[in-house]
This record gives sequence, structure tokens and C-alpha cells, in this order.
Amino acid sequence: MTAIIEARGLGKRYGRRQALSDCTLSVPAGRVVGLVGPNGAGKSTLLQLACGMLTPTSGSIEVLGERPASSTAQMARVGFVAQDTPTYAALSIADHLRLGAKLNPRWDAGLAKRRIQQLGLDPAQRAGRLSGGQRAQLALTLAVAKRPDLLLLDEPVAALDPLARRGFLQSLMEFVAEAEATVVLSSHLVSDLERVCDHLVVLAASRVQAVGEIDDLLATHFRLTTARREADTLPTGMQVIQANHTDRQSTFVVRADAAIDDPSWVMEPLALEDFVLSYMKQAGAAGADHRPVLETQR
Ligand SMILES: Nc1ncnc2c1ncn2[C@@H]1O[C@H](COP(=O)(O)OP(=O)(O)OP(=O)(O)O)[C@@H](O)[C@H]1O
Repeated sequence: MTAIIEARGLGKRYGRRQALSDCTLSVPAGRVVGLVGPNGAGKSTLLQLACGMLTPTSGSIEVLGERPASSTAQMARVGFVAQDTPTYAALSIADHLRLGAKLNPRWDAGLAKRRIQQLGLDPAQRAGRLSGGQRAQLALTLAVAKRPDLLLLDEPVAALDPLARRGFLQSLMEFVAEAEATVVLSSHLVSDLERVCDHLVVLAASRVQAVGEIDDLLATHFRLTTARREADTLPTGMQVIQANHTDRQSTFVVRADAAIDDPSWVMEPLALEDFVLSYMKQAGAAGADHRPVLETQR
């Protein structure tokens, strides 16, 4: 399977702060990949390394088979919207679209115009006068109209109201289906990621904690409940991600390839949000030296 992003032992250090450590992952073509993790986990750093705005301090990353931003041809195939959705305050929306057409060889003028119309935005309006959400929509329009093979979006829906968020995610899915593009988007909203993503990367404490197809991740993680007992009494082949105990009862989030055939255990599937939270908590408890615990690739 062709990998659109291939990172090996990737790391980024800002002075003494290690923002990303030992990140090894492979993003398959045609996927919508959710990047999730707590504040300061390294999500923006990873996205900026992927678009070539940052250079690694260790390891390597390849995007579309090349070092990021290594050629204009490659840059034309990658769209990136930074977290602060930068636009030019003094330029109008129409100016932004004209600039997009001049700078991007694969520019889709019809799509850009349609999107601005659908959003009810006035093309004559200066970007500096737009609300935060409207500015985000303009930045997203510019990125999509570039017709990239890879679209990197850093918290694209953070500034959007719930209706606009739903609309944006819908149009993102249509874009992916039509253009057969790969999208990586970071978000704190797991429910949004669940709606549009088929692949997930959990980053916490500057490391990849879990990565893989969402269906595979959920098929191999469970919540186990039983009368109080310690984790080392669990059946073999189970990896404990998180353990909680009350006086009478123990609950474990585990990774397991098969169900337990023992009536003293209640084994339930895990919701995606609980899956993400379990890995985030585990990373928090283990501290910054924690090693990646799971890699599931098809
Ligand atoms: N330019 C910088 N200089 C120094 N430290 C930085 C810089 N940019 C990021 N960091 C640090 O690197 C770490 C990772 O930051 P990053 O912005 O990648 O996290 P994030 O997961 O995107 O966070 P958030 O969800 O809050 O946007 C943080 O500890 C942050 O303080």
C-alpha cells in the first residue's frame, strides 16, 4: 500500500523542549486521518513537519515520496491550513481567490467560487473584517481549491459553530471522495473525528501512543469488569491500557485479540472517545519517557 506520509523516528526539539519524539508512522493513501491528543502533545508540530514549515531535529519524514517542501511540484500537491487560519487582512475574499489562482497550478476556480457563495460570504469583504469562523472557512476554501493530493488541517473546525462544523465535515468528505485525496486533520472533538476519519493517530506526551484503522483499533480494545483483582491476574495475551479499582470492582481497558471465555468477566466494546482517553491517561501516568504502545496498520 502506498504511504502518503512516512515518518521514521521523527523528532522535533525547540531549544530544550522536545515537542515530538521518536514518531514512526505511515499514513496510507486515500484515508482521512484523525490526529488527536491533549494540548501540547505535538500535533501542530507533526503537521508542520509534514508540510515542510519545520525541519526535523531527528529522524526523517517523507511526504508523497519526497522530503516535505523539497520541490514546487510537491508543494503544489500539499494543502495546509494552520491552526490560526492565516489570511491577508487587507485583501478581499476575491483577492484571495485571484491569488490562489495565480499561485496554484491545479487551482479549481469553480469550486472556490461555489464554496464562497454557499457560505454566504461577500467576495468584496476584506479578510480582516471577517469573523474568526468566516476566516477559517476562507482558509479552508483556499486549501481545498488548490486540489491537493494531501490536505493537512490543524484544528480546522475549532472556530466554527456546530452547524458550520457539520457542513464543513460534510464538504470535506465529498472532497475526499471526489478527489481521492488523503486528509490529516487534528481535532479535540473525537465525535467529529469518528464521523469522518477511518484512521487515527493518538499523540500524547510528544509520542505516538496508538495508530491504525479505527475499525481495527476498536475491534481489539475492550472494557473488562470483574470483582476486584489486580492487573496481573488478567488472562495472558491482554495488554492493560488503563485500570480502575473500587473496593469491590476492577475495570480494565485492555488490548486483546480475542474475547475472554469466562463468565466472571464482563467484556464490552470501547467507544472511540474512551479509547482515546485511555491512551491519553496512560501516557500522562507514564510521563514523557513512555514508549509507543500500539501500532496497527492494514
Ligand atoms: N515555536 C515554539 N517554540 C518553543 N516551543 C514550542 C514551539 N511550538 C511548540 N512548542 C512546544 O512544543 C510542544 C508541542 O506543541 P504543539 O503546538 O505541537 O502541540 P499541539 O498538540 O498542537 O497542542 P494544542 O492542542 O494545544 O494545539 C508544546 O510543549 C509547545 O509548548
